Amino acid sequence: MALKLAKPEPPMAPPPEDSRGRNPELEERLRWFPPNTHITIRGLDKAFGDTTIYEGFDLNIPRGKITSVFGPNGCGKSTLINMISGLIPYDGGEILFDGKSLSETHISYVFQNYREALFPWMRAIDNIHYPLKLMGVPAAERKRRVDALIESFDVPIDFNAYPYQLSGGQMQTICIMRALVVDPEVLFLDEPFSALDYEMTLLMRDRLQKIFQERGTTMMMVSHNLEDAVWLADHILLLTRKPTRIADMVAFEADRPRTATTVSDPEFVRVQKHCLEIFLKEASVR
Ligand SMILES: Nc1ncnc2c1ncn2[C@@H]1O[C@H](COP(=O)(O)OP(=O)(O)OP(=O)(O)O)[C@@H](O)[C@H]1O
Repeated sequence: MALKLAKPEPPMAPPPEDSRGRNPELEERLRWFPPNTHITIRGLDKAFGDTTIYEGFDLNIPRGKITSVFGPNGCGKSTLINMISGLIPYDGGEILFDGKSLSETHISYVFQNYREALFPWMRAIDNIHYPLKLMGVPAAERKRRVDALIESFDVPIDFNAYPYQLSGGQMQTICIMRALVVDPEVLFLDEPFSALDYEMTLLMRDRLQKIFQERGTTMMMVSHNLEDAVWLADHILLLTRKPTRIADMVAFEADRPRTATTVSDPEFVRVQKHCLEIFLKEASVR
């Protein structure tokens, strides 16, 4: 399909919302993608049985940025990243990575359920080596890459331990390292911190940011926690209730590295408040 790069002139003063609650101006803006777009989603349809989750859904995911996905319970956050990453099929529409298909793109995924994601019979270090082995990377190069990643992460973990000997946070760290060792073009993360305590969450957020700053990997992260969603993100994708549309795409442009105290910066507080207001319009709680 020929993709259009230029954004057309916006229509003359469109109404902010039509009678179906849609926002044509926002939809028009999102339909055309700027030059730094990495993933383009056009006309995506997805239903489970009689329940429509996505219908004609369009989205641009920017390159070399972290996009957090936030929205009401059950709106389709995981479904969205699972469709983009090819874990589940979609009914209609198109998803392209730089104009290429998923099979031509190098992606990685961090699952929420880290306990089932690691091979229990392999030591932590062998779990990290595993995808490189699958790719046929020679042993010396594998060691170089894994050692570099371990040095960069700088976490107090016994990499010779088996998964059952590690804490939940340590296991999730191994999952994230295993996803990163292949140096993916795009990293998907489905609630990567949901089972971690606050201290471990701060550590993992920081390490992900460090790797992001070193490599500029495009990341798309589903989060249930607005603080995490904003703290890590360059953009927060806010979704509506089903059938799911984009409620807003909010930029958070604070300098990196962000620190534990970033959450009290006025800009962080402003963006988080704005996201919360939009979320509350869609959520069943007020
Ligand atoms: N395999 C499936 N079969 C039937 N319905 C499904 C399936 N997977 C998801 N759903 C439904 O689709 C909707 C979206 O699910 P999804 O898990 O993507 O939402 P979510 O926003 O990630 O949810 P949560 O906030 O609970 O994590 C939900 O109503 C869910 O029950």
